[in-house]
Parts: sequence; structure tokens; C-alpha cells
Amino acid sequence: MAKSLLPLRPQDHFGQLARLLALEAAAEEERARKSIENSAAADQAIASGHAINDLVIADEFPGLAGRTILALRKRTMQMPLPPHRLQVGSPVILLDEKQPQVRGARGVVSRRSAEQLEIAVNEPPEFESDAPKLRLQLFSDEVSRNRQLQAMRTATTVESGRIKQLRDSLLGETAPKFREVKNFVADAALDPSQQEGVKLALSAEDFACIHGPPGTGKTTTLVAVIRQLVARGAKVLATAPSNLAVDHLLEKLHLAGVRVLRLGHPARVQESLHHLVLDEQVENHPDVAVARKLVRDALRLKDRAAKFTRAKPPPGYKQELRAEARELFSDARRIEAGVVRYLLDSADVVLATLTGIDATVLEDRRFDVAVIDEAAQATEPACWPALLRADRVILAGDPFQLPPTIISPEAARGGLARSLMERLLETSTTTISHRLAVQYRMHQSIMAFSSAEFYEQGLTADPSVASHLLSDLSEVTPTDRTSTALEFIDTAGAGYDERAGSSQESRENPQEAELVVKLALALRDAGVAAEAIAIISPYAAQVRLLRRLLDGTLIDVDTIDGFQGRESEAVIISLVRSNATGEIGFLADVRRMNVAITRARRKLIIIGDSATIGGHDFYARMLSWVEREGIYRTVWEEL
Ligand SMILES: Nc1ncnc2c1ncn2[C@@H]1O[C@H](COP(=O)(O)OP(=O)(O)OP(=O)(O)O)[C@@H](O)[C@H]1O
Repeated sequence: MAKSLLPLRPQDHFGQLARLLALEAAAEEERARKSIENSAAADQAIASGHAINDLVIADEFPGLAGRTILALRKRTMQMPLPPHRLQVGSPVILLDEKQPQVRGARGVVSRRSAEQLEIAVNEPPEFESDAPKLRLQLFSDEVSRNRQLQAMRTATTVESGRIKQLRDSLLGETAPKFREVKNFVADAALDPSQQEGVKLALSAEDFACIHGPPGTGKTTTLVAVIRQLVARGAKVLATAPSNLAVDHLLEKLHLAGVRVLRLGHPARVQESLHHLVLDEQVENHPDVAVARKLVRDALRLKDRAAKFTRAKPPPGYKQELRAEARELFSDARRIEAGVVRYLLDSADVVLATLTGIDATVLEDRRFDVAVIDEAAQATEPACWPALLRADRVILAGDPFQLPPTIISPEAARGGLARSLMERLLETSTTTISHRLAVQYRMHQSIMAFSSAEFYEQGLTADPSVASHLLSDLSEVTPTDRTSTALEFIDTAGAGYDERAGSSQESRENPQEAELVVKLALALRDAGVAAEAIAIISPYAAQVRLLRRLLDGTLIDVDTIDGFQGRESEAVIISLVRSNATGEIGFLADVRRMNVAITRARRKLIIIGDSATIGGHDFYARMLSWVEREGIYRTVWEEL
């Protein structure tokens, strides 16, 4: 997107975002529709594990919050399910195989075993045929897109009140205001930079950003912000784009004794935190036992109505049974709604993913402050449902790590990949952001390059980590490898050529993979716990290959995107690219590489071909960093 001049006009800005969202929706739906309507694509979806066919409903029983759980099995009951990619929490659609174009039942996978998948649906499906053969497949999340569009429409048209004021400041129409913080009690556990971040957040009357480079305790700081807000009587809506990030906040707030309530499908929340989820608390509320009985009665009535397949019931009788069932369902919902309201009133902090801000649950409830963690990974439209519900907003994140994932290249080029936080940081002329300065993860040599490239040399390593090495761990034998923090192993000239992976969409480098395995096992043999070693690569095909090679070792192998937000004592990065033309593909997105090189605590080994990557300025500087701070080796020394 061309750098927008402020102020942005609401019509133009939201109109443009809505267009980009439509492009993204079209790209997503194209993918999903292809595999629903076209039988060849459906076969492909089944072959690739995105769908399972020939299923029947083996059981149907009431789930949490008035939902129904359908247990699905292969028609031949004893047959195990084929290998598939439907995970607990995946959005799915259940279709009649004969009539896939007829609207199916949407739900979420709630449990999986070798023979059975359970899905939670809001309404039990009503298929035309009696014993339909069913297909279950992954489906895109239309509900959340509609919520975003609706929120942007409201933000466009609002003409007065707090929503308008906040919108105007976020669009640069008015300057964001800050006030002096009275009675600020510094939290002794925080470092001075984190305390400054807390102070800035508390002083914001409109919005403020906490910029948290890798390992700087962004979540720790946010928790401190939220605790102080709650102590001052505020109600807070705390959100993030991913369930993982929301759970991380939830756990820390709960441990700090804050009264929290987590919205969202329990299947998507970490098991140890289930007792903090709204649905679970609703379920344990005494009033809900009554509602549950109503749901059971309703299902029984529906069942009776469905049994009249041959015997002819008196006219209208079937409809009557169904109507009665519907009424019971609705009574059950009304009882639950009362319990939900009570639980929401009792919490000081309500947590949800950005897409999980559900108006049917929250109704028109407003909060004093909305907090958005990992804000640099959320698209701007994704933030608006949260923004509309609060008087003030605190965004936390790091725009120099991975941006939101967008599948339509056109939408990405148009600016959908640019987060609200990035836009605010780039366009603000006043101090709206505080960057945290002390990191608690990396040895100082590992930190140095990222600090210079992305944070204007603004990071320092806390003394507790500044010089820590693998060899300082009692179980680790000191070796050349465990007593140094940083190495680059250059494969240039060794003929370790990259090739297309089996799916043709990704790349792999088998010889490099073998070297990676050798290095990882050497670390393990020196006493480093397998769980403390991680291997990351930009390419999914290389990750698949490495996982195969390291099967059964407990060494973690993941893509860079999958490893964002995590850390490991030792990290090996496999860069993969090695070709005669110096083509580096999406390694050119240096933010991805920033994530990769900032995951290691005590040891980072990078393996790559300097002849392929060295033509790119960033990688040329990266090679000098290793020569300055660490050890540069050629692959010949490893053979
Ligand atoms: N002031 C501090 N003193 C000591 N340790 C700290 C401090 N702040 C954070 N840490 C430690 O740093 C680590 C990272 O903190 P936290 O989980 O808050 O960061 P994060 O925001 O999740 O990090 P990142 O953004 O890098 O993923 C934790 O182990 C935490 O205990």
C-alpha cells in the first residue's frame, strides 16, 4: 500500500480494507469450494487428508453451551479413519456426499481418535436422505470475516461518542492524548524499560503501543499493565490473533490472581486452562443442569419425529414434535444466557482471540480497555471488532517479526499484510510507543545482529543470559560446539543443491538435511537434552524431510513461521537455498529471518550456502556478523 497520508478518511480507509478482505475471502473460498463442488478436487482433498468421506453419524449427544456433539465413524464401523489433517479445533463442514452443494452443518472438531471424530455443531444437521453418506472437510471461517466487515461498517458510519473519538485518533484525524499517571507504583519485578512501557500504557487516553523485540518480556509487561488497570477499577478485554498467545496471557494473569474469563471453543484452549473457559464455567453452573435436561428432551423429540419414516404419523404431528423441540432448545439457551451474563459481570479481564469476540455472547458489552497482544501479526480488519468495544487500546507486538499470513498475493500487495500496529508506528508523529530494551533469552553474540539490523542497536542482554552457554548446563560436556554461542557452516561449493519438494510448492536440500541431523545428534551426544534442541527451516518440505530423519528423537523440527513466539536452548537453522543463480525466494523477507535468528538461548548454528545468499545485502551483513561474533566454518571441516 502506498504510504498513506494522515488523516485517513474513514470511507476510503475502510472501503479499501473491505476490498482487500474480499480478495482474501475469494482466494480462501476458491480453495474450499473447489474441493466441495468438484469431485476431482474432493478426491484430492481426501487424498491430502483435508477431508474424510464415507462417514456416518454413530452417536449424537448434548455438548457444552447448547451445542450438539456428533460422533462420526466410517460406514464400516470397525474401520479406522484414514490419515487426515483435521485437528481438534479445526473449523469443518459436514456434507451429504450426494448433495455437497446443499448447505451442510458447520462445526469444530472437538475430539479425535483412530476410529472416531467428534464435532461440535451449533444446530444438529437435518439431511434430506435418511442415512446419508457424509463427508467431513476443513472449511474457511466465514463467520469471523463477517464480524470484521460489520465492525468496519460501524466504524465508518459512527458519528458521535467514544467509538468515533477512538476511530478518529486511530485514523490520524485527531492526535492521541496522554495524561499524567497518578499513584503509579512501580512493580519491582520489572526492569526500568518495562516499567516505562507500563507507564506509557496507563497514560494513554486513546491508544499506545508496547513494542517488544524478541525475549524482552512483552507478555510480562502486558500482564503488569492489565493488573494495574484492574487495580484502578477497569474492565479489560484482552485479545490476540492466536489461541496460543491468548492462552499465554490467560495463564500468566490467572497465576497473578486476576479474575479472568476465557471465551472461545474449549477444544481450542489448552487443556490445563479449561476451567477458565466460559463454556466450562457455564456447564458447571447449577442452573445449567436444568438447561441440559431440556436439551436432552429436545433431542429425544427430534429423534421421535425422525423415526416416522414408514409409519404415517397423524397430520402435522412430526412438525409439532419438531416445534416443541425447538422451543425446548430456546428455553435452554435463555437460561444459559443469564448464566453467561453473570459470569461476564464477575470477571475483570475477558480474554478471547480476535476472531472469537462473539457478539452473541458479549451482546453490547463494553470495556474500559482493549489489549491486543501479538498485534503485529493481526490484520487491521481483524482488530476492529475488539477496538469497537473499548474506550482505550493497548497494542503490543513487534512489527519486525512475521506479519499476518495472507493467501491472496493481491490482497497482501494492497496492504492487508500491514498490521494496524505497523501503520500506527510508521505514521505517528508523537510518542505513542515504547520499545522494551532488555532481553532475557539470548547470549549477547546471538542477539547482536538482530539488535543492529532491526532495533537500532537498542537491545541489551540481561546479565543472567548475556554470556550463558550450553556448556554451563551441568549435564553438558564442554566441547568446541557447546562452549561457543554462534556458528555459521557454509555449504558453498559442496554441491548441496536444493530441489523442489514432493508437493512442488516447497524446497528441500537433502545433503544439508543430513548435515543438520549430524550436528543435532552431536549436540545431544554432548549431553544437551533432545527437547532443548530445535531445528527450524523456512521451507515446509525441508521440515518434513528432517522430521522423517529425526523420527523418535524428541528433537523439535518446525518451520520458522511455526516457531514464532517460542525459544530453545540450541537452535539449528537450515536455510536450504543453494543454486547457481543466487535465487533466495522468500528468504528475502528479512523479518522471517529475524524470527529465526532470535529463537536460540545459548547456541545458534546457521547452515547455508554463502554463494547463494551472499548476493543479498542482508545476508552479506549476516555473514560478517558471524565472522565478528562467532565462528565461520566451511562444510569441509564437518565431513
Ligand atoms: N524483568 C524481568 N526480569 C527477569 N526475567 C524476565 C523479566 N521480564 C521477562 N523475563 C523473562 O523473560 C522471558 C520472556 O518473557 P515473556 O514470556 O513475558 O515474554 P514474551 O513476550 O512471551 O516474549 P517474546 O515476545 O519474545 O515471545 C520469561 O522467561 C520471563 O520470565
